[in-house]
Amino acid sequence: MKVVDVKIGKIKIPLKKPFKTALRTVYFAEDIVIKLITQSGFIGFGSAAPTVAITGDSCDSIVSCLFKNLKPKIIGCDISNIEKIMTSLHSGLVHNTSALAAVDMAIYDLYAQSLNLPLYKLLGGYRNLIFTCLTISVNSPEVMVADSLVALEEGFSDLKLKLGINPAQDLDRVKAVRMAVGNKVKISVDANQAWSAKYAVRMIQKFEDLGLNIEFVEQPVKAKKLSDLCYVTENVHTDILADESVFSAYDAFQIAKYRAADLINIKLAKAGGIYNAIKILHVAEASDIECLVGCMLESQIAVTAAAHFAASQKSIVRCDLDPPALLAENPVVGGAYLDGNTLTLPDSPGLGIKEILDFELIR
Ligand SMILES: C[C@H](N)C(=O)N[C@H](CCC(=O)O)C(=O)O
Ligand SMILES: [Mg+2]
Repeated sequence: MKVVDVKIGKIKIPLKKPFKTALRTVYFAEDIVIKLITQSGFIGFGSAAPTVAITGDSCDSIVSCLFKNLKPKIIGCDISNIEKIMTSLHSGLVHNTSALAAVDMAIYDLYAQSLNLPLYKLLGGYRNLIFTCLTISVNSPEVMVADSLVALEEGFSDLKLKLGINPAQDLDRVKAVRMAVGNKVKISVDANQAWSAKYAVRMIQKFEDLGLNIEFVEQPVKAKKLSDLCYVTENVHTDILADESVFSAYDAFQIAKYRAADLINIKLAKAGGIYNAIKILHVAEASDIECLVGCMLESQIAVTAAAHFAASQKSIVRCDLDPPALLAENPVVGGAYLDGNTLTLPDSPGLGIKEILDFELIR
């Protein structure tokens, strides 16, 4: 199976509510979408989210990388040789992980289609569904309580509270949500790098002293400050999850070497796709570090690819793949299907994506 054409386009999807983290506020999801077309008419889908605050990748940089660096390497390549394609894609290119992820998932889509298998079966096949938490945007305690109660009505039992804007309010936010949802609901928090190391330790110790029962605290301190992450992990009982600190297998190795975190959040957009996500997972497994599979605020294409990867692996038992619950519309036909907190993968070959509506072609 050979790739003969690459189409690059854009989709823009409205949200149910603005998505607010300590790093950014977003009013719609915008994705760069690619379609890899083979000589026999198969289509492999991929998408990249411009999350400048995390990956450094903007729409313009993703499009430029796709046209100038990746498209020339994909045209004519033989899909059956994944190792050769990935070696070629990753050589002579650093960063640009979002564009790489889009191409990587489209190639895996075609590879699984060529073998007539759903992707999760090709990658390991452990299960065909996964459970996701729901992210609650950072707002006043009152708004976060209201959003959390809606989430429970929708069938979620695991909430990730975004914190870190006006950190002085963070304790009240967590206390208010815990009071409102009761003790059976799982709560984790994500400060998206907003706290200093000492502030993080004080805050997490308060969570512990008050019995707020927090599953884990995600990326409390700056991504690059590994010593700060170590300080927090060493000085609290609650598990610490590294997100923005881990893009690569090498980053995972550093976390393991210094025991800088208890858990790692693997995102295809940070790793550059499934090929590298598998390597991160293996480093983590060898180091007894559990992984969660997360995502950016992005379309059903990337979420479906991440869900195939997560479902295929026995060791991945936590997921944050909630965009289907955050987007007001879904222009992606097929792919993972969300019901309550459960994402189920289709049994059709590849990613199981049929079509993208409102695909605005970029030339
Ligand atoms: C969308 C997902 N639930 C999430 O919260 N991801 C964020 C980053 C998302 C973004 O800014 O697009 C995270 O885990 O930090
Ligand atoms: Mg995070």
